[in-house]
Amino acid sequence: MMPQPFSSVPANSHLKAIPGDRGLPVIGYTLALMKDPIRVARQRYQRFGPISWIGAFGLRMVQMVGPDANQFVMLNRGDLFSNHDGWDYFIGKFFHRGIMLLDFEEHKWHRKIMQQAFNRDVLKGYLQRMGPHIEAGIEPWENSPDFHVLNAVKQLTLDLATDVFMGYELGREADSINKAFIDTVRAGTALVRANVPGGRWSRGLKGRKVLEAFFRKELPAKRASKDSDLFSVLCHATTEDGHQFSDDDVVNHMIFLMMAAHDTSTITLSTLFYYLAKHPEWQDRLREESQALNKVCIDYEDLGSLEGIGMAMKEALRLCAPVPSMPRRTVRDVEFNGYLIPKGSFITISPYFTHFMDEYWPNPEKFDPERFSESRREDKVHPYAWVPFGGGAHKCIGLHFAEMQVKAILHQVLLNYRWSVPADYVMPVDLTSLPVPGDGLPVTLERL
Ligand code: HEM
Repeated sequence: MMPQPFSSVPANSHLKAIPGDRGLPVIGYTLALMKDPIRVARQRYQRFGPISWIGAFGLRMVQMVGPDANQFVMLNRGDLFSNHDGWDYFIGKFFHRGIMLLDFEEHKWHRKIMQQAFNRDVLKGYLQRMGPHIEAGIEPWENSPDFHVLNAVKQLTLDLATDVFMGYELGREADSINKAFIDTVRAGTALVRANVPGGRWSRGLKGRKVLEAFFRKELPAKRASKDSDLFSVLCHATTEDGHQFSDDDVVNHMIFLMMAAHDTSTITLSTLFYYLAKHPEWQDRLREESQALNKVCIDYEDLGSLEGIGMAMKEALRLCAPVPSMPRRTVRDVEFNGYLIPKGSFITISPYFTHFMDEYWPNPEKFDPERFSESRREDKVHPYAWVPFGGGAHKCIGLHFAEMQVKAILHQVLLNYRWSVPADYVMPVDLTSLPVPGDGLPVTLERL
């Protein structure tokens, strides 16, 4: 396709127009991006450099690539980029008023309250609750030549989230809530973005209704309680000047948080299962480390001792960033690298692609947790080269929670099971929404 300028540039400007092209009529590069975003991004990076535009998902999107772009957009000095106007297009109908979709002062206000649910002492309490649940959750896993990791882990993280976040088990409602979460998450990248019955978009809208009804039903009891779960904390959190979240705020934040916590941890664990199956020497090494702790449920103080799991987790997050790219929209004209990004432009940055850039990562395709060891610290090459949790004002509020949960689960799984895949197996990654194993990741599971 012939490159075209993204916009006109005033004659007296020193800036250039962003190069790029729309791709196929109507769908642009949507299918190619969903199939292999790395390939598309690499081709465009080689052709156009760190900033270009592309037609996809019904939009003309400016793709900003690499650590410098990540830093510029995530730090967002001068409030140039709106999170709301970026994310709203994809997930606003399903996750509206979630904290990630708020901007600037309002976002800061909500984040300050929400932070109370993620401080060190509260996290310690969450971890204590998790241990026995993990034990009970993985106990029924059977020896099997065809154990599907994705489903098992998804169920486990959802069960944990409902306990830690809401203070009880879902019981009979578990299936409908789980389905509602999946439908809302998948709806964001629907090709047909209209309420066509049976379509992905309409299933997402239905899912949102199910979740709203569920949280609203539980809200009065939580307002009345003084429990320590996240739902209660959000109900009672009060700022110095006496402001509290409204009922709507609590419902919106809960729906967003459950989604944010559930899918991202599931993806990270699935990636770890895959690479540890492909690299049994690492699986053995991590198992020995866990055995050396000599306890089933880890405590907060043990997190630092699980150094190998820590490095493997970082490497898994590099190789499969659970949030592969992040959208924003410019709130005024922006200058980047000598290019003009006009006000109102839709832009994306991509942790997924950044993590495979060979300018920053030696052998980027290789699973090599040692690259995060103190002696190598390859992530230090640039402060925004390793960005699975984002950065700046919207940096993941749950990153310590995620670390805790992944370590706590993997530790127990390592103590109880060994798993493997055939030597020639390559896990297909389904990037239709967030990246998940396309085949559910079948492994041979063996109880120790
Ligand atoms: C491995 C697991 C996780 C990954 C990779 C991850 C990734 C991210 C990323 C990239 C963002 C920034 C999005 C943006 O700037 O547009 C984000 C934001 C967020 N994450 Fe996570 N996340 C993970 C786990 C969690 C967990 C466990 C929770 C909750 C317990 C959580 C809650 C949030 C929230 C509330 C935000 C929005 C923060 C804000 O806008 O101020 N995340 N996450």
